[in-house]
Amino acid sequence: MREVVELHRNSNLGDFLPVLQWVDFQGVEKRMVKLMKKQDKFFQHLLDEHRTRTDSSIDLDKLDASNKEQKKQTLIDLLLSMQKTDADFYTDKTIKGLVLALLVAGTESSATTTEWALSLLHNHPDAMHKAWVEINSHVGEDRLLDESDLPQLNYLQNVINETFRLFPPVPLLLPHESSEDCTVGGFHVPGGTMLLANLWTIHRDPKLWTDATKFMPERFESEDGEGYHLIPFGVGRRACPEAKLGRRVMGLTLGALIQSFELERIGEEDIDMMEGTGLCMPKAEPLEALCKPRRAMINLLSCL
Ligand code: HEM
Repeated sequence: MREVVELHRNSNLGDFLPVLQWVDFQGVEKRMVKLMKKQDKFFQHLLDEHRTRTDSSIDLDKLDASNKEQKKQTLIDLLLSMQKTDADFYTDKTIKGLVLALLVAGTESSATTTEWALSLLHNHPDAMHKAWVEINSHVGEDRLLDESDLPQLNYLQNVINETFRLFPPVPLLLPHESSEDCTVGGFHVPGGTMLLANLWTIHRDPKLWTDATKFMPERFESEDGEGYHLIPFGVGRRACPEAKLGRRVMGLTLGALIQSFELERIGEEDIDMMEGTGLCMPKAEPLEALCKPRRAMINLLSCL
């Protein structure tokens, strides 16, 4: 993932000046091909490992519920079992492609947003405290929060929404293309045009948001408020298919970190909130902070 992110950090000038593609001016294509081969080897190994582990003599469909639970099926297990009945469709190539898409789209987006959220909270200690008080009163200190707690943790959800608003991990969405002539916002768009939606600007538009650049999780408290304009996962047919998973991962990770650790800035200075370049909009400077287990959580954390 680090190499994938690294490769996306710089623009490929050949995308803008096609003449440069003849000579692969920056060597981007060569590096992509090399990385693709490395990834393919890794995913093939993963598939083969699952194949051996699953053991062809065990038909997953015939296992009863408790055995299935014990066997802990992964997505790859499931796709490999479908390969047995529809080998033409569920080829190794297709399965590797699916796993790659989920890894690339699903890990960096949530990890980056968690880092932005923590940075915002470090610069707003009152909000950090409010989120901890909420978790503490709903979950307590005898157990780690889990998925079933998330619907009760409204303030935590508001913090996550406000982070998505100010620092959407996919700020231009993915490139879309008009399949035929159409009109968007009063502009004529010929068929075949690449359309990039500037989500970052929409999320900071003063016409849509009060104090648009200010961190105010409270703005999401009222259901009929400004929240309507929040679209970190895109909209329509090609919107993120795993928005719910993304939100759950964010809630669990951020919530568990706030619940378990006292988090503080290293010095008096605010955390630098400059955006850098990369696959999902990263921080220009990675977050560095002090992190101390909360006294009441030490026993629980040491049992993990
Ligand atoms: C913080 C969490 C996440 C955010 C903010 C996010 C955001 C997005 C956005 C903005 C798009 C493009 C939508 C468009 O262009 O209209 C997208 C596409 C996609 N996302 Fe996510 N995503 C997140 C997590 C995930 C996770 C966890 C997965 C899967 C495990 C995932 C899988 C995908 C896939 C496969 C696409 C491409 C869909 C398509 O082209 O039809 N995302 N995501």
